[in-house]
Amino acid sequence: MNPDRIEALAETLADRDWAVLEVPEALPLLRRVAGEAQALAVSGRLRPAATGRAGGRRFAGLRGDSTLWLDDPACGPAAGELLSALDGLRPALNRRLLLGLEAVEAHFARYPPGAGYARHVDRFAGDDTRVLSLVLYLNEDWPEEAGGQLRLHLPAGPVDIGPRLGTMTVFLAGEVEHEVLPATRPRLSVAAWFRRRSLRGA
Ligand SMILES: O=C(O)CCC(=O)C(=O)O
Ligand SMILES: [Fe+2]
Repeated sequence: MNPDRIEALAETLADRDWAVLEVPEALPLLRRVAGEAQALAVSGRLRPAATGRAGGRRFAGLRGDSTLWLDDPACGPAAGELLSALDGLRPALNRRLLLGLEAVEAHFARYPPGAGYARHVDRFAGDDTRVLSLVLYLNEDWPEEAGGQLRLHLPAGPVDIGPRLGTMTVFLAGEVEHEVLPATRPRLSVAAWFRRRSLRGA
């Protein structure tokens, strides 16, 4: 992402809890990442996602995606490059927004047709370390009627974001309720979370 873009992102987040931007400069990397994601999906490396961490509990029906962390050894070089690029955003975000972000984690997600993710926030009970959520979409040529929008539930009303390659959405993990609407075709993305050290003193 170029420096102007990072600056624009920080400026938007200084004003409000969410931002949507186009990142055309990242398209070559994102296309390689999309290729790797597709290969991982075909070879069955993505696993049905669980929500929450406590006790490994699963909430069947809340979400229908399958995921794989980008630092998994099965991932390719583009995944590693993307993870480094995301980590490279931390200093600028910390400088501009004083967020104290110490790490980033990211996973591939694939929603099969008909699957979504019910309304939620990205900070789980017992885990206060997720500060910023960032989603990058990996779907080339995504028509609006295919569905699959990310719906942000904002005080002023809902905002829908199509999961198109080159679109990036960032929001405050603990504040912004959101959901993934079902799509008529497979929907690929990378979801990332910038974390700070737990304030619970664990
Ligand atoms: O893919 C998206 O648009 C959002 C995914 C999401 O909300 C999550 O993984 O927590
Ligand atoms: Fe989420």
